[in-house]
Amino acid sequence: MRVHWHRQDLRTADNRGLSVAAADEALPVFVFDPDVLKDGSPPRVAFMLDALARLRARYRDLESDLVVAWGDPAEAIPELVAEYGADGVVWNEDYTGLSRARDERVQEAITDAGGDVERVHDAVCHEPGAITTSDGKPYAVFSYYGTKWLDREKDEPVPEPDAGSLATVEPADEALPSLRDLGFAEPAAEIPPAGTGPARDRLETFCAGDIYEYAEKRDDLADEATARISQDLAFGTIGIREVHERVEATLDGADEGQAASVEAFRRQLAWREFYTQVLWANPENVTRSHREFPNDIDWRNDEAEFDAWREGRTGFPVVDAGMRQLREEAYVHNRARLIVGSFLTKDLLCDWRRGYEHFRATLVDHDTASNNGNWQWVASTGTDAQPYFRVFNPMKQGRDHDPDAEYIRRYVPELEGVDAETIHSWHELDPDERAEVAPDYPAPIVDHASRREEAISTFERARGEGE
Ligand SMILES: Cc1cc2nc3c(=O)[nH]c(=O)nc-3n(C[C@H](O)[C@H](O)[C@H](O)COP(=O)(O)OP(=O)(O)OC[C@H]3O[C@@H](n4cnc5c(N)ncnc54)[C@H](O)[C@@H]3O)c2cc1C
Repeated sequence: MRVHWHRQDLRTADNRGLSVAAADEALPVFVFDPDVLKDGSPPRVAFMLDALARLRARYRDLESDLVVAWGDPAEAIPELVAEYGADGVVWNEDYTGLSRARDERVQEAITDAGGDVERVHDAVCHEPGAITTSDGKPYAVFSYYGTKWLDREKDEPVPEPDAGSLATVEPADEALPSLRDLGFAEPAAEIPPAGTGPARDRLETFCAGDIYEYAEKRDDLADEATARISQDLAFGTIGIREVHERVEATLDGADEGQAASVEAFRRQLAWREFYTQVLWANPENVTRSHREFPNDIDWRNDEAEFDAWREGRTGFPVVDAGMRQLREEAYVHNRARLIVGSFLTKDLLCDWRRGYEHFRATLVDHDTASNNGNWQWVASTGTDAQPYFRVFNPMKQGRDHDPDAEYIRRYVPELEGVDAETIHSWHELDPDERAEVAPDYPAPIVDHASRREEAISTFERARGEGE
């Protein structure tokens, strides 16, 4: 018998580590680790508890159980190995620096106690280090990585183990903990249902329609035309091989335009894996700007401005809509993430780490590599980042991606009933006009044109230009 230690792979189907353990009879285990929980947040812990409940129910259907332990896994896992007389432990790799350091400790504790450890690649189609430059280095630029990722053959999903290959365990009497037991408040946002069933439903809905128009609609803020599976991939409630196989199947009978859309979607899956390998190769990026400038970036970090951004009251309608979507749904449309990220790091010159931390604390789909990679992209500090002199114009972004202001009105009720043209010209109205059309909505807190100039000159100073 071998323990399968579930971490960010809360599913039974298409789970490579679990399949490996099941070849010798798998004992499924989850550990509530205080060190991981201290970095948790209500939306993510709520989603995780729901996923664990469904995972446990699935194991019980299969006449086994999800065994739950508490504490430092370097102690808890060897104890379970001894208690159940297991030969060893299998787990799926996590790629962040902190996880890797923890895993080394756990592995040492298990092998010291005489057990064996097998670590398996599962969370991505192509593990970090598998797609490299011709001299074997990890890619720092997406375009070549993306082309290779798209071209390379993908493994098929692995089947769910059958009941006979899982350890027979009497269902535990103890219920899973509640959010409150773990010290978390109820999330303010509505959290989507977790587990493989809901993840498959979301994927299925997307693959039955929107995927064929993904290329045209993915940047349209009002259209909810994207897959909405980021939390499922972050917690591993669905396997990436299963997702990819389903996506490829949509090519059957697709016309040229539809096939191009499917390819555009596959490219986004490649971005996820690109950022996974960027962080794996540069674990210090989690707190450090990837790009080294000769001088520090002179961030403004104004508290009042940061609060206005966080609370969605900057007076830039599309920025406020994005930040309020985050508050209501623990999720933000990708285009809005780019807009609010650029606004924070360029217009407000707030350190990208503050944005990253706020997203980490509020998103249900927080994934260290994607959150970090994307923040460093918008802040022009990342590997393959937006050039520092290209500063998003939030008014133009609103006009281009929400022309009817439908998305804005959905999340900013103070602007309900205000026509799109007025909303997109909000920065140009005089105070009397603003007071008349939407008295409760604030005036813009900054002048975009001058803040844009300031951001560019701040980055030029950091780059040592004009000294
Ligand atoms: C500042 C910022 C922070 C972000 N933080 C996160 C995060 O913490 N977790 C996260 O999963 N995504 C993050 N993203 C990427 C992206 O916004 C979300 O993955 C996407 O909005 C999720 O919605 P979806 O599942 O409908 O995406 P779809 O458009 O349907 O894409 C499908 C999947 O592809 C992957 N993907 C899509 N875009 C990206 C991207 N730019 N980078 C990496 N992977 C991508 C995701 O796994 C996504 O679920 C961030 C983007 C920005 C600009």
